[in-house]
Amino acid sequence: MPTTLFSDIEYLKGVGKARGEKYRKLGVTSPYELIYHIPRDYLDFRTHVPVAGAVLNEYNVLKLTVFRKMPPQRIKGGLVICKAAASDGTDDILIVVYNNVYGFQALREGETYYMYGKVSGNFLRKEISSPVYIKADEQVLIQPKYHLTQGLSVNMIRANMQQALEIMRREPFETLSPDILRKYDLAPLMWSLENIHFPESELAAETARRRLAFDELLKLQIGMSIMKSRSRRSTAYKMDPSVDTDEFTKGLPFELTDDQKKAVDEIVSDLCSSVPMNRLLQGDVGSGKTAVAAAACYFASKNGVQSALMAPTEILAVQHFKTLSGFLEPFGVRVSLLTGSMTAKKKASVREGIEAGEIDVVVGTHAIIQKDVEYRSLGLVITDEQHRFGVAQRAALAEKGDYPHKLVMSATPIPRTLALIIYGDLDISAITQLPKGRKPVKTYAVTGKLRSRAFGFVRERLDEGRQAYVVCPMIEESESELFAVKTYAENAAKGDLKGYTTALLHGKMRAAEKDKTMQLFRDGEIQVLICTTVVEVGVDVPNAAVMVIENAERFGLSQLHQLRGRVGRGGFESSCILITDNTTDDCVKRMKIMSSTSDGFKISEEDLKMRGPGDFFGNAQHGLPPLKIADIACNMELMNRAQVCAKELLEDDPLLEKPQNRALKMDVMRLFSKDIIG
Ligand SMILES: Nc1ncnc2c1ncn2[C@@H]1O[C@H](COP(=O)(O)OP(=O)(O)OP(=O)(O)O)[C@@H](O)[C@H]1O
Repeated sequence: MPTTLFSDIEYLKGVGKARGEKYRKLGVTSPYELIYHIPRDYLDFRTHVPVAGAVLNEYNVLKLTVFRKMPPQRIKGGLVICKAAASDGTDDILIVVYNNVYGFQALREGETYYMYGKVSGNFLRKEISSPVYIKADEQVLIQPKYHLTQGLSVNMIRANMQQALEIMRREPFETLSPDILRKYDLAPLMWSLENIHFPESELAAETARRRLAFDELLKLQIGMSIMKSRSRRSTAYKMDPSVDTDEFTKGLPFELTDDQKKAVDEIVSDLCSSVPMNRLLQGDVGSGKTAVAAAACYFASKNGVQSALMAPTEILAVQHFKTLSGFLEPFGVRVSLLTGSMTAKKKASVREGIEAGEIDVVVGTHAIIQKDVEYRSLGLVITDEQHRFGVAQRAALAEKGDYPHKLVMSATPIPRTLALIIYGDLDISAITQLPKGRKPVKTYAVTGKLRSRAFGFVRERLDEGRQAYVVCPMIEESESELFAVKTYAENAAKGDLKGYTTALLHGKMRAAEKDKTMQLFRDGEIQVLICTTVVEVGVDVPNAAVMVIENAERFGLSQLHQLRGRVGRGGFESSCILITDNTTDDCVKRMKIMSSTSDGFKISEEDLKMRGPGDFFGNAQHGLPPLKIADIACNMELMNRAQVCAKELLEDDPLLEKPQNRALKMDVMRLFSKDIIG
């Protein structure tokens, strides 16, 4: 049987079992996937330097003539080393190739090559190890760089790539119509795949990448839209629009902002439709998402339907429970907490209440989606910080109701374009205004030298009756870091914060202990909470008006913004002091951004620019296929075009059933799991 694009990669000539395993490590299981193993960058052999001028211990491009090849040497551990002497007239150099006799054999004495590799040695004796090379008379002097794994070299990949492309050339396919190619100024698919791997020129490589990035974004958009329309085909509990939320909103201790009102209206209108709601409630830190969620729960309960709110941590679940019961119980809405750390007896009694329909709103961690929790009439599911949950958890929760309406709250301000990708299957309600009377948190970045002055400032605020957080990074949650945080807290209690009540809060504490500490802080019994990032998301203590962040360089911009959002939640003038001794450009820039703006969206855009979308997009938690080619931070324009194109395509052919869209549909299905789209 001839090898096809979707045969096992092992069947490509010269691959076999062992190399096949190596390919699998790279996520490549078929010739098709090999073709989509896109170069991460290119090597430009035109940038060669003389051997005499090579930078030692760095990668260099050299133009070398091989003048003597030595026989391969076998050393212990089965390793084979091949060596050859070469020169470019400015100096001699030894070429050393490990475990690649085949690649070495291709080198010819007397022949000149461009070679790229790490140069080491000293001015007397230099060597270049396992270089990538091409003949000096090659027409094209740019070559792809691939993600590699041990035992799989660029040259091997290139040889196998030629074969894979050859298979594709037999039956080349194109996923986009000539009209679309023309309209969006895109190169044909086959040409792009050839030129991304074997570019005719720099421009060709760029043109190819643009086409493939467009494809990837387009497929993502299409997959997402199809998922969205599929979820809309199911039916959810249709609530009664005549139920009024005014009584509830008027009973709140504050007036909702216009954005909050708008969000409540949008949610209520979704709930009154039999199409399941799929909405993201996005708002900057402290913008009042919980009140909006409470209004939704109120509306559901007055319709006789249960709601479940799932938080990522116990601390947050407890807090949401307190807030929601404070808001809702005066109206006869029954709210219960269900978390893993509750006693078995308590859990059982809450579960019974849920089953009997005696509980209207359940707040908890993932315990509320465990198999043994049976809802009587679950109609609304709210998740806080969706991207902290695994997809499986979200799916399990959704299965609890027939087709519950879903609301996702996110406090991570994500630039709109990115939100559309990560949450592309959701409608978005955004709260951009902060409640009236909020003052922006004044942020200062200082070095450790000013620590005692900073604490002088903290003491002044404490003396005025305010409370404070001191955040110490604990990235690894390791014993040694824990020790450091504990020691820090002890020293502070004896030193800078002597005479004030302080307490330590970290992720390794038992849930009950954490809860107790948080409660004491909320009640004002503790003046300073020395904590790790357990307070990062959602903690709401309006009297806390100052925060000190130690080793601020260890946090990303968005995380700093989240942390800082724990203060400035009441009407008090609030401050955040970032302490760092790090003077790298990157850190200085981050500190400057933090001190100059309090706009979460701006900050997350900067974050995206500085760190790339990896953090938002790189992990699989949100359950979307990873982007391999398109770089969203730089490809915003392309992203917008892909969005428009996806919309046009689906308007014309909602499920991509027309013959001209078949190849595209197959491609989308390959990117997403078949059951989502199929
Ligand atoms: N319209 C409003 N006017 C005044 N205060 C409000 C208003 N809405 C909410 N608040 C108060 O603002 C604080 C922050 O609200 P909430 O905890 O809901 O914010 P959030 O959006 O969930 O923030 P985070 O993402 O940081 O958790 C709370 O103390 C809440 O009572």
